[in-house]
Amino acid sequence: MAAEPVLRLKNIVKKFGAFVALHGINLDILDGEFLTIVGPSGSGKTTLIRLLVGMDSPSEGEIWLNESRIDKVPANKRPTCMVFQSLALFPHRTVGQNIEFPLKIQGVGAEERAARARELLELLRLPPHYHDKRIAECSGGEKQRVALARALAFDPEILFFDEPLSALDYRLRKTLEKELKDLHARTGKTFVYITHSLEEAMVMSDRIAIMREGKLEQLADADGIYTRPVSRFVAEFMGEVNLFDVEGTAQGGLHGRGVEVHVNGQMEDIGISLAQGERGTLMVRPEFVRILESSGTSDFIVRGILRAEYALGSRIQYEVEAADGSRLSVEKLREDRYRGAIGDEVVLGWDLDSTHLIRED
Ligand SMILES: Nc1ncnc2c1ncn2[C@@H]1O[C@H](COP(=O)(O)OP(=O)(O)OP(=O)(O)O)[C@@H](O)[C@H]1O
Repeated sequence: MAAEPVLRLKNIVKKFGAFVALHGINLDILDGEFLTIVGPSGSGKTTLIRLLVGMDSPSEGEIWLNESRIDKVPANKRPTCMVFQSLALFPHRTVGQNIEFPLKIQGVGAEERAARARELLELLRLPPHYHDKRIAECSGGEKQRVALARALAFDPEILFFDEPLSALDYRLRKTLEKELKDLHARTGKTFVYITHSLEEAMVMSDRIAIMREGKLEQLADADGIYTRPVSRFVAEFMGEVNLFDVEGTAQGGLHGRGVEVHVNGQMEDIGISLAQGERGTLMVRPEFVRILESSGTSDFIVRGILRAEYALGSRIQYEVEAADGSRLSVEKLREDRYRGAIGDEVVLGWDLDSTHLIRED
């Protein structure tokens, strides 16, 4: 059965004086999902999440939590909880005291608080003796886990995260991304997470909402956003990509400068066709592009010169200059690396089913 919406945003507008930071956001957040809101700096992520947790109120529109309208309800009266980048833990108190704090203010007795703290330590995979360790003696990753345990102690209906991992080093961030995803699965709670990082979003989320200039540009699962972006903006935001301006031909095919199209007919079946004269953008991700023998064939072909090679660890990225001067990016696994040299004339090819057509107004 499809999950029900738990939080509904209806036409949310936020203005700061004459400046419109959010332009009518409509969004249903589903019960139990891990939803990540991503977007470049200034796109409105923080503004949006502040409205969701009650730190600010919208200029127009409504926010509904289940059957109650909450956009005028202050943060401390909402059954939701925010986990910030800046943790806000009490550094001179113990881990246990920090986790139990929300329970204490709710008037929960000492014994029950201690039992709950033990459960939460276990849930966050922290050893039981950490209960008596002072926050100041914990590592960055441990503090992050304590902050999560404390947020869960509130037993909130929804947990909001504002870039909680951005201050941590790369390896710890990678570990905590997986832990958060796992924690989400084990608690079954609704997680709403904001980040700049596309990678973080891809690893953890059930759905990703992409923000651009105060609007919601696309909402889909990671695969949908990556392989079927609705705009050049989303395509480029979600990593390396090759884009070509194309136009529909009279024969029902496509024409674009520098790209040879060797398919017709079937393009319509998978939505890659334009009316005569209609313009679009053809997209292919670098990992789907092959470097062909000069006689090789493919649905789409671009000829160019290999200009650069970059080692990315398990993969190698190649930069190819096409005849019209544009640059293409190709990625290969290390074991499939191209054996030629910089300066080689190369033929690039890819198939119809790795191609996506972006139609923008
Ligand atoms: N209190 C405020 N007064 C005036 N303008 C504001 C205020 N808060 C945010 N803005 C503006 O609203 C826009 C969105 O800001 P917001 O902080 O939501 O972006 P963001 O996507 O969270 O960016 P970042 O990733 O850098 O945190 C920006 O142009 C910002 O300058």
